[in-house]
Amino acid sequence: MTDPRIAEVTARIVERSRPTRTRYLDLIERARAGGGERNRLSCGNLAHGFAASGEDKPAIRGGGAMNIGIVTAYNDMLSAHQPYAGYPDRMKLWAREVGATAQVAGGVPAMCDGVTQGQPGMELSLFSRDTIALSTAIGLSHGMFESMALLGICDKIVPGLLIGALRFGHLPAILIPAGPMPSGLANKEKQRVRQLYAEGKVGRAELLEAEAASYHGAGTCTFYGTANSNQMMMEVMGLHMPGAAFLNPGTKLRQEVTRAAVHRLAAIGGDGGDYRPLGLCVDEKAIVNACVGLLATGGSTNHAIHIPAIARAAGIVIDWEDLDRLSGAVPLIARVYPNGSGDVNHFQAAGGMSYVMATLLDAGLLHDDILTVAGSCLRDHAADPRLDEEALVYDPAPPAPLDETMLRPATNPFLPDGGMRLVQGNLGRGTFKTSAVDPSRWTIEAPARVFADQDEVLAAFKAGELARDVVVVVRFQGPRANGMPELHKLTPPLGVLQDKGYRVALVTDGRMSGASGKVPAAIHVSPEALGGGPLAKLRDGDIVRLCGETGSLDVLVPAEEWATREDAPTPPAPLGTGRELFAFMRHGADTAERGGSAMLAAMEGVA
Ligand SMILES: O=C(O)[C@H](O)[C@@H](O)[C@H](O)[C@H](O)COP(=O)(O)O
Ligand code: SF4
Repeated sequence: MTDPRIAEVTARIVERSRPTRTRYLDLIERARAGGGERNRLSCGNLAHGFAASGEDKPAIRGGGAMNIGIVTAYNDMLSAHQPYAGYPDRMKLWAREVGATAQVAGGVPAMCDGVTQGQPGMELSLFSRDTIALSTAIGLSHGMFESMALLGICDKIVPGLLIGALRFGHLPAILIPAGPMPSGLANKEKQRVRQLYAEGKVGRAELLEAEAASYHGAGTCTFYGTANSNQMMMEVMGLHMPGAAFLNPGTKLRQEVTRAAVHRLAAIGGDGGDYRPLGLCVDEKAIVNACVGLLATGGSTNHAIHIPAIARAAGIVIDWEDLDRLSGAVPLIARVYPNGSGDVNHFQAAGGMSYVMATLLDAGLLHDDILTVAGSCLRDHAADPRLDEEALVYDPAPPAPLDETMLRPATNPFLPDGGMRLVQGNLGRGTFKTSAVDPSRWTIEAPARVFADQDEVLAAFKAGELARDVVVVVRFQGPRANGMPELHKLTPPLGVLQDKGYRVALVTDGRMSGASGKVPAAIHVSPEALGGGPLAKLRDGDIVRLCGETGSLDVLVPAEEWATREDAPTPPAPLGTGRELFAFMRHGADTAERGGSAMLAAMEGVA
């Protein structure tokens, strides 16, 4: 039985989305008609498509076999995506095992936010999501496929792949992850060394040693950031083979789960006996499940931006009010770094996603009746894969968490409500990830110190100018200003100030990393400063009040004075590191609450 509060939000979304969802379902029905796109290709089109397909050529040419389109985000920059290097060749073998074929439809770019964190490249990060969606569409536009294998894990890549693939929602799809790297230096120890470095107490050599011990091999970084939040979301949306999220790369079990995904794609493909188009899998209930999973596990704040964008690609409209109402109904049941000490490997060992899904389903907090890629309902996905000799078998979810410091039942949570709050007031609307902040720090009222750039904050910190109770405001960081970068480099210095006993908070129209935590922050503040959002009127010394309890974000300046305030001058447009190429995306971007996307904004009214 679905919790009435969950059902109420779902009904609200269904009602609001009716016109756009209807148009979307018509689109995928039309694309499905006529037996799919490959039938519409000319002989010349087809010949180009199978010319280099080697031993698969007869099957592809004959048209009798399901052809799986692989969209891969492989590159060596992301430790999480490096394992994909050999996937396509193995997937072709596994497709043949079930009388199907597979071809790489196309590659998509993938940015490692860890490599670009604090660098100019981070200003391309949010827009790389839409670039990935566009690249996914380019690969799939060849029309040679009856299903889609989407290879991507990290921050903007899963959202981008899904947005692009949803525009081909008449095709079934399975997200195929590669898994987290084994645990290295504990994330809290990594953070401790960073703070020592920020205070000048250790040098670069010690810092690099700690970083290299933390990020030490192939696989996803082990903190619960946006990448691992993606994995959680794909599980609660039923878009993975069950339990695929957190199996380490390079293991026989990982291989067999991937092999099963390829076999499954042949079964649920356009010509299979069990047709499950992506556009029907991603419905309002699946989107609500993604929100619930995010809140229950204390996932990345970036999904307050990506889930609305993914939803829009399927004709579904959600807003931060929906997320806030769900947050009031969904307990926090997982504490994974930065919301706790353990990492995703420890989380997996404590019961992982099978336990999370089982306890949330038991509490009526997840919709069980969704179309998933592998089961008859979501509960069929609350299971753990295991090898029985060579065979892949599934065990039921554990009846209780195996480590209650990391994982709790929904009936005895860490916090009664979810880890993410909507904060709003005369400074706009923003996101506050309370799950990563000690409750004693959920309310702060202090003088503002206003910056237009995170490096200025670091310089002021080094000069000792922030050693007091302070609300650090970093503005002109919104999508239209500079692409809405993550300002995660501010976590160590603000953490140092907080550890010294000062009351500290960050307010920004920018983003933070999913790995950010500890310091109270109101992020994604909309409307952004560029173009006249209230942040543009703030001055040093203004008293700013942020409260996670009441969900408020205000400046305490008399209304009559506030009315006389001029906007601060707009910083120069970004230039260099290719940022000028993305000016069109900045100019057309809509609000963070709607996904921060010029691409989706331009679809408005058309799709
Ligand atoms: O949203 C996220 O999860 C982050 O973007 C993450 O992908 C990014 O790589 C962090 O910056 C890594 O953390 P460190 O920068 O602390 O290594
Ligand atoms: S989790 Fe972040 S830092 Fe790690 S590989 Fe993915 S994008 Fe890069």
